[in-house]
Amino acid sequence: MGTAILNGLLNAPPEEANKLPFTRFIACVRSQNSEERLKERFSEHLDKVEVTRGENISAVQKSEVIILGSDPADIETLLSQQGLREAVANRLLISIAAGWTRQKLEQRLYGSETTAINTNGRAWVVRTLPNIAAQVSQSLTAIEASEPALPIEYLEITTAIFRQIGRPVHVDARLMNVTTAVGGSTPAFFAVICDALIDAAVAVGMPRGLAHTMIFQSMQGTATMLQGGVHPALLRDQGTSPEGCTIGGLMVMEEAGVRGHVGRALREAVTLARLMETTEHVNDTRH
Ligand SMILES: NC(=O)C1=CN([C@@H]2O[C@H](COP(=O)(O)OP(=O)(O)OC[C@H]3O[C@@H](n4cnc5c(N)ncnc54)[C@H](OP(=O)(O)O)[C@@H]3O)[C@@H](O)[C@H]2O)C=CC1
Repeated sequence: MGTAILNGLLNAPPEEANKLPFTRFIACVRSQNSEERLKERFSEHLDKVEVTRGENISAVQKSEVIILGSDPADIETLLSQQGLREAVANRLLISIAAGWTRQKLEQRLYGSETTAINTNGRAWVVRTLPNIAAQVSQSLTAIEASEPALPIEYLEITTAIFRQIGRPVHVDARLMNVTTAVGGSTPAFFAVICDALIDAAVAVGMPRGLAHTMIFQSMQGTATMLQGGVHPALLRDQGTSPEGCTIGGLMVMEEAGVRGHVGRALREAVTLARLMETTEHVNDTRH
């Protein structure tokens, strides 16, 4: 995810430049392997990009904006590093870590949440949730709106960063768990639906490569129409003719309760995202 964000920032169009006042980037990693991989990946930008290992504190000291992008399981150790709390003071700390609320991040750093009167000497922490499509600059990224609100210039910088890898949206803190599933889980859901359609196409004689081309283009075209404002029900109605094959297929979907089951899958993902705040092993069978 860090690589996708850095790549987006390095390739930002000139009209975004004034909203992204960065001249240098430091990519912090833990392993030699990642250090070598990133140096190779960004070899054309080494005048702007420094890749460091074991130097988190000095990297933060040299930075004005920090993106916290390690695995959620590593965040606790990372934030506990000696000197980090002091280094991030009065800086913008953007977290992309799933499952880490702003409150939890601040509790880990300072032992308490920020209130409107005690921001001085602390970092401005903002929680964000990109999704996997960041890899192709098509992320849906939720930027949490919580209290106390970020200073406007920090909100603009955060929004501009995520605009480089897709579409940022501002989401109330109470909807972040819902967003984890609605924005974060849905690419996997769409992938399963595509996979099923491809297998079915192969079963009735379509070569697999051609089935890929057709299903992916069909999905992309559908998304473009829906994003253009066509209501899903209207698109469906326009694609069906009396006694036709599409309405026949849709009848099978209704018989199988596809809508109800897809909806339930999304609601289950939201339930689990909510449970994760307090419970381990959320996918164990519940009674
Ligand atoms: N992948 C996704 O689709 C999404 C990811 N996210 C969130 O983004 C974050 C990153 O995910 P992802 O990019 O997939 O994970 P990766 O494991 O690919 O990247 C994590 C990076 O953090 C580095 N790192 C870990 N600990 C340290 C440390 N102590 N000091 C310096 N660097 C460290 C790792 O370095 P090294 O490689 O050397 O170990 C690695 O480069 C997670 O919190 C995840 O929840 C959110 C939404 C979607």
